[in-house]
Amino acid sequence: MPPVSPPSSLRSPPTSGARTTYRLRVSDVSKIVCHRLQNSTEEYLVRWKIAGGSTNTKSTIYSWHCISELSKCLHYVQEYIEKLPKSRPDAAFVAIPAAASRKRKFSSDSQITGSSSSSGNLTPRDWAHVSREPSVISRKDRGEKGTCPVSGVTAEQSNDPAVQEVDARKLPDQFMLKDAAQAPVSAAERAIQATFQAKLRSVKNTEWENHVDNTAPSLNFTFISDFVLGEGVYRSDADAHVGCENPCRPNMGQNLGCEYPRDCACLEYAAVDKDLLKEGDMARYAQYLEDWDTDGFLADSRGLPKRFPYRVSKDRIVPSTLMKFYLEQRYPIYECNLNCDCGKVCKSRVVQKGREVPLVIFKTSNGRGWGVYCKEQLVKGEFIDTYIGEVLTNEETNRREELAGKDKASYLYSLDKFCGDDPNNDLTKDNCYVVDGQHMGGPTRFINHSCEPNCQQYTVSYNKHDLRIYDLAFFAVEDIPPRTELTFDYMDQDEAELEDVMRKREAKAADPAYRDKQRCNCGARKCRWYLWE
Ligand SMILES: C[S@@+](CC[C@H](N)C(=O)[O-])C[C@H]1O[C@@H](n2cnc3c(N)ncnc32)[C@H](O)[C@@H]1O
Repeated sequence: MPPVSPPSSLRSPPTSGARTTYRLRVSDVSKIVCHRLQNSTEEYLVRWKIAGGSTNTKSTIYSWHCISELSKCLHYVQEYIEKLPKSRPDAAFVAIPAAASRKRKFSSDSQITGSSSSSGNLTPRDWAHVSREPSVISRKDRGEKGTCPVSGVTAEQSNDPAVQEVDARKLPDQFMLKDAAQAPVSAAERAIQATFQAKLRSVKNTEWENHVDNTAPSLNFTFISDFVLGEGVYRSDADAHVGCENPCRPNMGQNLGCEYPRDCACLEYAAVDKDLLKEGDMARYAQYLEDWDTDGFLADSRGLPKRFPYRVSKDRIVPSTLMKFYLEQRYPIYECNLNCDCGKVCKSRVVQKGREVPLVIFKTSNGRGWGVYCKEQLVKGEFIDTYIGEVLTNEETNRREELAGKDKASYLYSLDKFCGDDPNNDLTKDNCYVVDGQHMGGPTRFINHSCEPNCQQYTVSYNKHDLRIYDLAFFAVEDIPPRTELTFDYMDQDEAELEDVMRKREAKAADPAYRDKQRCNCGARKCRWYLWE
């Protein structure tokens, strides 16, 4: 094999000891297809991305890499490990220190271009020329002939005699799979855990722990602090929100701010407090009830007494809690906004101030993946956090759902609270926006379902004119002791009688339509057996 001199645009091969400075670029990696233990080092077989397509061809490039070289693409390693048989010899749990510190939606080719970079990133061509044992695929060490699966530029161009050409479509081969069955993945698991821990550092008041196995939550996930709007999704500017006008002023209502006055412009659709109606309100109230029949939550309640949403202690030592009416009726809550005159201390500003309670993302022990608990006691009606993620159009949501397949976990939450309420607006369950927390979100995207949940989601709006985007806020619906898993009902159903649930379960068991549906493992007495119906 004639030696090939690297083109001048490529860096010269590093001398020994320099390899850890090289890291593969995410954009160059297609997937990890195998792993092995080589000289006591875990190595992972990378399939390089093919320019212009993803089909694996005869001459796709592959190379072996140790974990430090893969530090930018650990999510590929994580995906690979997740698919390994759970009965592997090294799959036993080795205690990892706890980290410091309605459908499937919930309702409401071989020519790889690229040159060496100056940043320590390696391109496929670099690898072919660098051609160092053991990172370049080689079977020479095992004395097997013709099995070196580096292809494309490698076999002819590499000056490493260990490098030979094989048909890349047949990788990983049986020898590799045999080696992989025996090789540990612990170095990768440690690196994945450390990377997730580093990601979590940006999230206030949040930890994670795993006393079940050696996994970490997906690295293919970004923590965000507000909705990220997808293509075709629009939201009105905060500056344009209708604020309260007369008679609001800062520090009104016993120095606690807004009292949900009758005439406030921002409270046009707020819930009416029937108990406070006066004689002179009756004609107006009759009109409101008439409007309610057609407009639902968008019935105009201006001029009528309102139901204030939160109970706030004067000293604010006890947390604000949602009033019984809202807890039970699920009426939309209107919080004051940037343009309201009531000031920062207004007591109708709770959800907008964000989470205050400490959450822990933990691995469940009964196959429900990750869950969430709060380290502290939560009281009934206490705000926990909002559900955030990418806000998508229905078309994009459908596309993602089809791609995911029915067995995949769902992180979709429909913003459908106001569907059908506005006769001038054709907002329906088929065209409302959907929040997808799969790739971006906050800790609440790890909250699991229960048929007897201890939390519920409530609609919180700052802008009465925006029926499409509002906050999905979770509140405790009972007192929740510290370290108790937080759950909500993905189907958002009202509590049913046990006999009724049991009767329906029998019917579902006999119904072939339920055969493919995702089973619920919440363990509640009134479990409905399926996550989505
Ligand atoms: C929003 S995610 C919750 C977080 C998820 N456990 C994780 O590890 O990322 C929803 C997914 O969690 C799983 N899940 C949640 N609650 C469950 C339950 N009660 N029984 C079985 N699986 C559940 C299902 O895979 C579901 O699609």
